[in-house]
Amino acid sequence: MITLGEYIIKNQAEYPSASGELSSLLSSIRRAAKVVNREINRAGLVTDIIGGSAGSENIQGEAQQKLDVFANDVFKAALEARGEVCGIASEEEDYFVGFADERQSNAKYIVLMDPLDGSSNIDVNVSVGTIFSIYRRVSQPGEPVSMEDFLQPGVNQVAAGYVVYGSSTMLVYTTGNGVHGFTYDSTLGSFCLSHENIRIPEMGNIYSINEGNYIRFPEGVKQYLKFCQEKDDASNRPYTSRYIGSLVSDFHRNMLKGGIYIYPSGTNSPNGKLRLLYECNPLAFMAEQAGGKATDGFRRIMEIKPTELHQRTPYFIGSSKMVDKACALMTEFSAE
Ligand SMILES: O=P(O)(O)OC[C@H]1O[C@](O)(COP(=O)(O)O)[C@@H](O)[C@@H]1O
Ligand SMILES: [Mg+2]
Ligand SMILES: [Mg+2]
Repeated sequence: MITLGEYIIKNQAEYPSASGELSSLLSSIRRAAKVVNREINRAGLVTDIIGGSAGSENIQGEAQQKLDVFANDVFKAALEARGEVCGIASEEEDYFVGFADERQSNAKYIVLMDPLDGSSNIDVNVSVGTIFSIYRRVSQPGEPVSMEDFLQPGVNQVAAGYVVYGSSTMLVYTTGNGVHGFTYDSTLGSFCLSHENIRIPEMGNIYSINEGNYIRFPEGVKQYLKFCQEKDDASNRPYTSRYIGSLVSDFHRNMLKGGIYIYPSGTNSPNGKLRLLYECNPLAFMAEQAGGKATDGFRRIMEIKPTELHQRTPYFIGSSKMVDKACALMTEFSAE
């Protein structure tokens, strides 16, 4: 059994020019994930850090859960502690945070994160996650971190990943060399390699979408749902509907089994709900590394040039042939 720490070091050896900073950064995330995992396993109890609302709102006007704030603090502290990261941006921080200490200000990486994904599921014992995205800074070491460092297109990512806190806890990541999953073994206190080189099946029979918003969906999405629900034995339809309401968990299942997750625009939300920089780009990088696709219905997500830290985008991600079909219908019915 190889642990995540060992795997990171083994892979670093394959890059003689590697400085070890990215490996050390991934180790910081691994450690923070263990701390957050411990508290999530106690979700349902009410303490200072878990159980219910934190009584505050983030810049997007969403009520923050105590665990949103706790996870944000734990990951931020872990990333600031070591010296590879010069700044972070987070769903729970209004603005980006530049680390001022001299060691950090010379560091070469920035991290964007969704510390706790699926917040509405925390207190009802349904799986939730953490999502992270890593870039090299564009400002010079020693210079103050700027918005430019964070508003990079997804194609510039050097690594991305998520932690899913479910029936088991897994950390899944890519550094552009395939997607690898590690399951947390609490008896060892380590993440152990369980899913090396994950590949998304080109075709699946699962679709994930909140059909409660149906009347506000674009016509292309309505047509795709009709396609998913029509009977056709030859193409294994009707598909099955599965929606957990935690993006990480819905994506993880679809990545392993094949499927498509859609959070479209709506008549009341022209850009949908999900955030480009710390939800959509990191999972898009992983989907593509695993042979899948991610678009906004028309464009490749990772080619979108960001303009705002918390900007939203419609989202279609998963099995390549399913995303192609959905996007074909979006184009066909977009003129309607
Ligand atoms: O309740 P809705 O509108 O279906 O939205 C669910 C989606 O919103 C999210 O909860 C947004 O993420 P956060 O919980 O990090 O804000 C996704 O995880 C999930 O897929
Ligand atoms: Mg989220
Ligand atoms: Mg969140």
